[in-house]
Amino acid sequence: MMGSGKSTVGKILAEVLGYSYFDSDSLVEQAVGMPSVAQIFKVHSEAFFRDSESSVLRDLSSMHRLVVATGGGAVIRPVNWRYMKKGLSIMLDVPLDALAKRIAQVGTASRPLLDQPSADPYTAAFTKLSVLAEQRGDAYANADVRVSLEELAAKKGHDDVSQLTPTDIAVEALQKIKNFVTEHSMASGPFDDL
Ligand SMILES: Nc1ncnc2c1ncn2[C@@H]1O[C@H](COP(=O)(O)OP(=O)(O)OP(=O)(O)O)[C@@H](O)[C@H]1O
Ligand SMILES: O=C(O)C1=C[C@@H](O)[C@@H](O)[C@H](O)C1
Ligand SMILES: [Mg+2]
Repeated sequence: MMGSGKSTVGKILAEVLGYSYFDSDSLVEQAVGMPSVAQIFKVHSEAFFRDSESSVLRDLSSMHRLVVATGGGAVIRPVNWRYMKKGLSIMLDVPLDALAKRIAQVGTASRPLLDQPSADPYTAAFTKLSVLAEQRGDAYANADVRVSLEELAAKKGHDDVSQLTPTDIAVEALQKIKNFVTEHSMASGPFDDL
């Protein structure tokens, strides 16, 4: 979901694994020749953005040894799962309350689906995120690995997900990826050393 930390955690995962890192939102901006996703939505449309996002994911899906931070809405097009399933997909499951707090803090300008003028950015973000979560719940559940911040906080003996650093989350993701690779008898590559 938007603001869940895909870009932040994805960069850490790539660094630890010695993989390349790509952010599909940035690649769409480059492909379209516009400086922001927000501008692409405004000048073209969401459908135009989604077409370009699919084309970027298709190109990435033939590459090896890379971590991709996708856009939060990539899950909604079934064809994107054909591309994402060429690799291993990870969902960062962050409570909506924490997402809305993060987004209210950094602002919504770069997230066009949330960018409605409001005197109360937290409540506006929470309301819109709730609708998206409801619409996309099944699609997010397609991910191979789910990293739940609530479960991770509980494992660490508390219930405050805001105490979890991107590194804590990356470490948990790596452990879960390693388990997935082992359970599915996949070639484990860099995970052998972790
Ligand atoms: N574990 C964390 N704790 C607190 N803040 C975080 C954490 N991870 C990321 N953030 C912050 O939350 C915001 C959103 O993170 P990020 O841009 O990585 O999310 P994203 O999933 O890539 O979002 P989008 O789908 O919109 O691209 C950023 O300001 C980032 O610094
Ligand atoms: O969740 C979404 O639909 C989006 C998430 C962002 O990463 C961008 O891809 C865009 O703002 C749409
Ligand atoms: Mg991102």
